[in-house]
Amino acid sequence: MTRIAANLSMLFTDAPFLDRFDRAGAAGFDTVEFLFPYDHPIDVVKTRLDRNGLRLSLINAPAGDWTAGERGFAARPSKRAEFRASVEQAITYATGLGCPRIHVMSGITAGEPDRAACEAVWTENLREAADMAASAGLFISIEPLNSRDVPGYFIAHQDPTLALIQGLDRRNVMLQFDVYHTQIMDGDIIRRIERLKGAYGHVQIAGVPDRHEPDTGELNYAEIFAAFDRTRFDGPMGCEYNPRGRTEDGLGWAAPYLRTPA
Ligand SMILES: O=C(O)C(=O)[C@H](O)CO
Ligand SMILES: [Mg+2]
Repeated sequence: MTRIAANLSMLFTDAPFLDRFDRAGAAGFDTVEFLFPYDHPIDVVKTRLDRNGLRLSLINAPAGDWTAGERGFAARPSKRAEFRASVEQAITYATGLGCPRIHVMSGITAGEPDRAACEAVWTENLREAADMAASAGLFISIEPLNSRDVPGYFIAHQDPTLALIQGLDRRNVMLQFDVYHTQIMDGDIIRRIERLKGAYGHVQIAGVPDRHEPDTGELNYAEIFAAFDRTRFDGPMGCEYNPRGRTEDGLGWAAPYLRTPA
């Protein structure tokens, strides 16, 4: 059964962050995800979730100076201390907010030592993060990002990323299958959904190439949802797109997956 979640870092962005929970609830979402809640105390965010009857499916660990282009630390030998601190903070928030999964970003590795050194530090960091998360009963999500939007990011393709994850030997680290990035870098979406069944723990969606609503662009989301259904994937897929206009006005495609207002 297809389930969706509102990504509050990209939807309803005409409202301040905390007010986006109310907008998502009113629009009929029962689940949300977002990147960085860290400017707000846990209890304040929790109140917004609870008063709208919302579950939280994913947060990102702090990823550095976002506006300056930082995208996490896991593969950056020069940022070991920042990495550990970011995972600790994310675990505190995920636990307090009842969120099962943390997206840990790998970082832009241009400017770091050679690839082998980055891989070695990524592996050490992720094993440590996985063990910390496992003690709290949490999953870690690892997402390749397309190199058109995020040049120099450590991981850009699904298969090599899965190989890295398998090398960790940690059961609570899984792929994040963002259909938008995957279509740009790898394609063959339906077969890939089937072949990678069981390897991804979180899915995100958007139209390609413009990253608008999934009802525009080169992908057929009816077929993609059916493929995820066949694999028995039942997690809420994050709607991680830039709405063409007001978020609510573009939710026609999502009507079958939203709660009807009380
Ligand atoms: O950009 C994405 O697709 C993500 O999911 C990240 O969390 C932010 O880069
Ligand atoms: Mg994504």
